[in-house]
Amino acid sequence: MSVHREKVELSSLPHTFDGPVPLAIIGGTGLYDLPNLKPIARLTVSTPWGFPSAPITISQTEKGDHVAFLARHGSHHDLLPSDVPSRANIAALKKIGVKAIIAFSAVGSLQQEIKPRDFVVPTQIIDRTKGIRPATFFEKGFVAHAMFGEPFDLKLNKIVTDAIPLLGFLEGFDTDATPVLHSKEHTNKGEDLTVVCMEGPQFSTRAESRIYRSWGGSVINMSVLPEAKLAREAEIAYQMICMSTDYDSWNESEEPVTVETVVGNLKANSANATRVAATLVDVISEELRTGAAGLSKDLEGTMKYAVSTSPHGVKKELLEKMHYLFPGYWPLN
Ligand SMILES: CSC[C@H]1O[C@H](OP(=O)(O)O)[C@H](O)[C@@H]1O
Ligand SMILES: Nc1ncnc2[nH]cnc12
Repeated sequence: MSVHREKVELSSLPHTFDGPVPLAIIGGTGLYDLPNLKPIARLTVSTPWGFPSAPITISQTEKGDHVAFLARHGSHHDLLPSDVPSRANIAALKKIGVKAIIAFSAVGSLQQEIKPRDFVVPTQIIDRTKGIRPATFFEKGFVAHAMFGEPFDLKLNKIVTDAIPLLGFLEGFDTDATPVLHSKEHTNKGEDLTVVCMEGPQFSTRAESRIYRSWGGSVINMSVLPEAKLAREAEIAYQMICMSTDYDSWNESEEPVTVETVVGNLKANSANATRVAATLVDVISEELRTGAAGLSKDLEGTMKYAVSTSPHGVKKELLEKMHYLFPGYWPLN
C-alpha cells in the first residue's frame, strides 16, 4: 500500500496525463479521494455525453501503477443520485484507458444480519429507478443490446472477495464492533447478494422496504444503476462494494434511515473504507499489469457483435460518437 502523507493542492496538478490508467475507483458518499495515494494529475475530460461529475484524479502507487479516482456526486457532493452524469463518467474513464472499475456505495441494509458498517459485495441488482436516468450509450439510429444477466464482473468479484479478508479486520465473526464482509462465495453459501437501486432522493417507505425484502434484496442504494449498465456497454469490468450505513425503514426496532445516520456510520468507518480501497488498488493493479486473471478480456469486443443496426445505415455523426468509446469497431461511412 502506498502511503502519501503530504497534502497536495489538487488544483496545482498537471491537467494532462499520457500513460495508461487501467483501474478506476468511483467514490460514493463519504469517499471523496484516495488519501493514501500520490496524486499526479487532475483531468477535466469532455465527452460526447458531457462532463463527468468531477475532474478525474490520477494517482501513482508505490509500484508505479496508475489509478483514476472519480467522485460520483462531485467533489463537494452537489449532485443528486438522479443527476449523476453516469454516461460522461463511464465514457471519460473508458477514454483514459480504464479496464476495471471498483465503485463504492453507501447502502441501507434490508437484512438483519447485514448490520451498519458491514461491507457487502453484491452479485445481483434489482432496478427500481424510474426511467429518468439516461441508461445507454446507444440511441435511435444505432441499436445495440448488452448482456446483463451477471451485472457485475465475476473475475473482479472473486479478486475483491478474496482480497478484502486478507486485511484481517473484516473477519466474518459478528460482534457489534467488528464489521463483517458479506460475499456470495465466503459468507452467503453461494447465494446471490442483491442490491436494489431506487430513484430517490427520498428514502423508501416502510411498505416499499418490506417489498424489497420479500424480493430477496440484501441492500439498497440509489447509485448502482445506470453505472453498472454503462460500464458493461463500455466493456469495462465493474464491481460495486457496498458499505452498510443503516437498516433502511423495514426494521421497526430501529429508527428509520436519516442522512445523519448514514453520515455518522460512514465517518466512523472511513478508515476501513480507505484501507479496503488501498488494498484493492494494489491487488487489482497487479492483476491488470500481469494479466494473470484475464480481467476485462471476456468483455473485449463484445459490443462489436451486439449491434442490431447495420453500420452502413448509421449517420456519420452517430458513428463518430460511438467511436469515442469503440474506436475502429465499425467503419465510418
Ligand atoms: C446520503 S444517503 C443516500 C445516498 O448514498 C448513496 O450514495 P453512494 O452510492 O454514492 O454512496 C445512495 O446511493 C444515495 O445516493
Ligand atoms: N436506506 C437507504 N436507501 C437508499 N440509499 C441509501 N444509501 C444509504 N442508505 C440508504
